[in-house]
Amino acid sequence: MPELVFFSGTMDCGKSTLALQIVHNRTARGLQSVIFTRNDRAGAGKLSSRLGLVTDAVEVTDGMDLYEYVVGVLSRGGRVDYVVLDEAQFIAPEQTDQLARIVDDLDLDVYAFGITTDFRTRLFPGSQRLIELADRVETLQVEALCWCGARATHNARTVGGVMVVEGAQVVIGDIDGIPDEVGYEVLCRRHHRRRMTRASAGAAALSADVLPVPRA
Ligand SMILES: Nc1ncnc2c1ncn2[C@@H]1O[C@H](COP(=O)(O)OP(=O)(O)O)[C@@H](O)[C@H]1O
Ligand SMILES: Cc1cn([C@H]2C[C@H](O)[C@@H](COP(=O)(O)O)O2)c(=O)[nH]c1=O
Repeated sequence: MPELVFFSGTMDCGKSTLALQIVHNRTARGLQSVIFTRNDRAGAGKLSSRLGLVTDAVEVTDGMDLYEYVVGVLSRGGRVDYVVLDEAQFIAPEQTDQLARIVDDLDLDVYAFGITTDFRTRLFPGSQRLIELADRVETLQVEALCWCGARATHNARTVGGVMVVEGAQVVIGDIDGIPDEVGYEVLCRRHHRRRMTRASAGAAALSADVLPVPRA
């Protein structure tokens, strides 16, 4: 049975790499795909991984009907064996419904890759709809780690190295970003709640009064 699968994880856990590996393995067996993406850091119409691999993709735009797009390819005589979507958090909920329709009405597997929550720990609308509709939600095996060594479960946004909890939901950026600009860091929940990034934890360790030690 064809499936809608949502591969999710924090930033930098290898989602795009896995997407490219799935495409590579299936291409080697003669299978053809439609690859969608939206707002990849490498630019419009690209699916890129931090390991340096990149492939061309169809950029999803506002209002685009993903089901109609695939039907269009097929009706022009094109072949589509499965569908891949990266940066799935950025598509609209109704576009997620269109992915489910691709599975159910066109009998194609759809593999979607994305982060579930934003820098405020709130679900992206597209990811929420994927969790609601997917046949399977898979958490990636390669865990990104917080600076403390615990499994990273949340994405923090930094501006000038300082963690922020207000701002637009969508700001394209990378981990280990340029100082003074918007960047991201993956953290465990404990340190996300305490707003402790690697930089601020280092500063706290240097402070004389980190713990409220009672005076004798
Ligand atoms: N220099 C490197 N050597 C080995 N692995 C790397 C290197 N740089 C990045 N990676 C791997 O790539 C992962 C990020 O891959 P990517 O597909 O870009 O992540 P995502 O799409 O989840 O943000 C890292 O978690 C790490 O496992
Ligand atoms: C947490 C968070 C992330 N983003 C952006 C930043 C990146 O451009 C992508 C995630 O890409 P990755 O391949 O998973 O590393 O999402 C955002 O816009 N808003 C956020 O809150």
